[in-house]
Amino acid sequence: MAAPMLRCFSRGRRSGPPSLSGFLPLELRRAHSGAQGILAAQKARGLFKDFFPERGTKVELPELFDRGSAGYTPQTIYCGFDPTEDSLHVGHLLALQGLFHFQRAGHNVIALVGGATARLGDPSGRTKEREALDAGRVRANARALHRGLESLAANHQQLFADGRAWGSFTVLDNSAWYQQQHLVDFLAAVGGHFRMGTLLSRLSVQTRLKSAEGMSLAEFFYQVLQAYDFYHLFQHYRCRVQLGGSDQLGNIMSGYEFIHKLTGEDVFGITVPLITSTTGAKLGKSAGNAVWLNRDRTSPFELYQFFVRQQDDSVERCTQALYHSSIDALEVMSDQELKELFKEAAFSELVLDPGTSVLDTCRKANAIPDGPRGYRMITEGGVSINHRPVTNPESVLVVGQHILKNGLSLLKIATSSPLPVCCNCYSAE
Ligand SMILES: Nc1ncnc2c1ncn2[C@@H]1O[C@H](COP(=O)(O)OP(=O)(O)OP(=O)(O)O)[C@@H](O)[C@H]1O
Ligand SMILES: N[C@@H](Cc1ccc(O)cc1)C(=O)O
Repeated sequence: MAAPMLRCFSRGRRSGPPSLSGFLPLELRRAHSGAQGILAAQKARGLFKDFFPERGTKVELPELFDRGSAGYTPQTIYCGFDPTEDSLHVGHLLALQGLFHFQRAGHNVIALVGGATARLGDPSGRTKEREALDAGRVRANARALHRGLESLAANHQQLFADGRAWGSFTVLDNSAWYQQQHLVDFLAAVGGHFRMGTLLSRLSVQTRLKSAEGMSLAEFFYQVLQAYDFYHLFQHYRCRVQLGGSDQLGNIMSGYEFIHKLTGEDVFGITVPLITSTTGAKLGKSAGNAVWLNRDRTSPFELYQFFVRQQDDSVERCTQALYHSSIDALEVMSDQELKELFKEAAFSELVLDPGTSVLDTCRKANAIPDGPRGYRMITEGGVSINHRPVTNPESVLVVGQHILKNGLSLLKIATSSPLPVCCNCYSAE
């Protein structure tokens, strides 16, 4: 048998200042609404920030959403994402979590890709106009976002299925209904229902009008398109709730007013808090501080580090594989995934002869000091392989026990420093 070659990665938990404030734990599995009702439960957890209109939040909204109440029927809720880039980012997770909670509570959710709105650019929360994107680029981004949303929904389904009937998860693109719109028809049918005074009063508009750069008509018109989207989804999918970051409240209000005027019916808005950096800047594309969910833009390792760097009281660990006993998670990872997970870590490659001992492996990986001190670290229980302590330095590595099915060995060394150093090794024949 050819000698297995181990590639060993050494890494410690990076310390450093927390870069994010107000982040919420991603504990989807535990977050059942229970007897409290989904709205109250998520408000109490801090996932939901504001409800609009205020008056509907005491009775109407809970009535619609809570399984136990008389008015309950499955509802449709949507949230929009503009494809100004080709990946979702960490800032989108709260809104997505909100959608997933509704889906698990039996409601139908729509993730709307803004293939049309992205061409105009939402001025909300921005001090400058966006760089214009050509149609081809937006289409490519929209396809990528569509895939990202579908794959998050599939993961959610796979990981959190709880035997209850869930609502549907649908991805739509608003370019589907704007492509067929004639400008003059649209302005004639829709434009008359919007009052300039109200549109001008929006914070996003006020801020931009006061800026040196001013505001373009395209940007000014953005809120009309988002309002029309809400109306379109209300008409075609009976969608009565729009979810979004708290910077979206003005656009959501425009939708509410438009629908109410045209149909006399009430719809609702729910916002999630904005995830910000420590400087208070919204974490996202515009601020240039986005942490991407696509692995080719932010590696799983960097994403992991992003969460690890957060203050303990603001975020719970997202990762079981390295520090807990979830060896199963490592065992099913492909070579590619492992490479990505440890992309940033320093590593050394080892060729193991048959009969290589624990001591040899630790020394070759530079995981323990030379001489008796290193030897003692093993005998005193400071070394574990695949989460099992190895106290005999002379014991030989056994495939299936010390080397997992995919060739990986996770070597963990307890050092005198407060943070453990991990050596992750995987082998190829
Ligand atoms: N940092 C964040 N925290 C909470 N919600 C966010 C954050 N970033 C985006 N969102 C929300 O995600 C939804 C989709 O955002 P979208 O991708 O269209 O723009 P964006 O990421 O806000 O872009 P930009 O940073 O360029 O303004 C919106 O409801 C938005 O409020
Ligand atoms: N305006 C939202 C995205 C969006 C687009 C279309 C909608 O109908 C709703 C939301 C944002 O930029 O964050």
